[in-house]
Amino acid sequence: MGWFNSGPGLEPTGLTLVETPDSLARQSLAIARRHGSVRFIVQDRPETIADGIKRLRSESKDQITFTEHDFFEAQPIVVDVYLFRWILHDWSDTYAIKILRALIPVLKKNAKVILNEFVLPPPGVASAFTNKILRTMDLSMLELHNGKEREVDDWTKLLEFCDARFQFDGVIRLPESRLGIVHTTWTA
Ligand SMILES: C[S@@+](CC[C@H](N)C(=O)[O-])C[C@H]1O[C@@H](n2cnc3c(N)ncnc32)[C@H](O)[C@@H]1O
Repeated sequence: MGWFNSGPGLEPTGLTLVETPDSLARQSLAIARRHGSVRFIVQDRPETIADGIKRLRSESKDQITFTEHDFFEAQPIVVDVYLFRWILHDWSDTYAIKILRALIPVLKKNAKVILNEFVLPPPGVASAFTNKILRTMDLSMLELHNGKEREVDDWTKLLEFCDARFQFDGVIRLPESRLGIVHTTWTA
């Protein structure tokens, strides 16, 4: 796991860390352990999926499956909730919008789209320490990917521009987590 995605406040919040060396499916594993009835399909690029399949322990195989999918292509799977953790900050608005729009053909009314990402506080609100971490990440995303971290307003505008049928339900941040949870409902 790299310095980007490890450290205090970046664990699956409130849950015991699962000892997968890679962060792929860590969130799914953590939620799966709490909620036995939830089923997960983890999508990623072929090499990451191959690695995930290799690492997944047998006791989790009923709840979690892996499948290759390019998120710029039309989403083929209909589910109740789509969770993007730390995906859109790698991408500029143009590409983030393409990723979200690729879901639209399969979204059922009231489907949830959850974005687990940094949510930049307005300048001067967070502590100097937190601000430094968040702004450094923002600059790093710009340098590395032409991506960016977003403020609440950026998230609402992105969703609005993407498609008016995405209803912005708000952002929460659990006290132990550095990441925010942007809640969205597909209203059509
Ligand atoms: C910043 S990592 C986030 C990984 C994980 N969700 C987490 O929270 O740690 C971005 C992920 O996007 C995947 N990815 C990049 N381009 C992709 C594409 N076109 N289709 C599907 N996944 C892609 C990468 O392989 C990587 O696993």
